[in-house]
Amino acid sequence: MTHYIYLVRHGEHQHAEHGLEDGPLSPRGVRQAGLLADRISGVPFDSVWHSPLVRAHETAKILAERMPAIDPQPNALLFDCVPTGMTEETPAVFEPFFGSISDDEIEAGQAQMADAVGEFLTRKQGDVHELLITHNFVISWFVREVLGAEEWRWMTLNQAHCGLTVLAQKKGRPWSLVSHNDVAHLPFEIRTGLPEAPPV
Ligand SMILES: O=C(O)[C@H](O)COP(=O)(O)O
Repeated sequence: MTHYIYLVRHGEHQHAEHGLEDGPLSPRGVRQAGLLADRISGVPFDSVWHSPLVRAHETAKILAERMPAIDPQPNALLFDCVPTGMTEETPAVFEPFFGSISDDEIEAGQAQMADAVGEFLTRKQGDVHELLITHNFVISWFVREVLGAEEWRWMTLNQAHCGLTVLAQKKGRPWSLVSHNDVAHLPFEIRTGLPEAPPV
């Protein structure tokens, strides 16, 4: 009996490169979502949740068009957020990132991530397959949480658009990281969203 959580970052959205915060998917984002659907269409999902933001909602709709058995629902715990602020342990190299982020945003992000972990990283009975369509930092936080890494470690993790990260918990065992940012379903030219292209 295993509880699986599939974490997916939304597809690339239009004008992402111009710094626009939200919006519909780009043609490349639509393609990423379609290929992701092909990749995961054999999984018997019990529930599918998505961030209410447009880019995540559109990704969910594309998945649902190709996977009629799923019925994605919005969940505010999956909104984009900043999970922590600068702490004494955070390496100084990350300090500039926090320059434009208010204390209120950080407080809200901390509360949201605490609630999200409480909601989703809780053992459910039987074999469970849950799909969460969300944002880069949210996925980073879940992975950090499962690995028990220091709080600031979420900042060292990134996921590509429509990359697939899988967590699992077998009954009586701790959560484990099955795979991280798997992009095997995406041709090289549509692997977007990472700060820099991986060396291989
Ligand atoms: O990584 C980021 O800049 C933020 O978490 C936004 O992530 P998103 O592009 O996945 O929405």
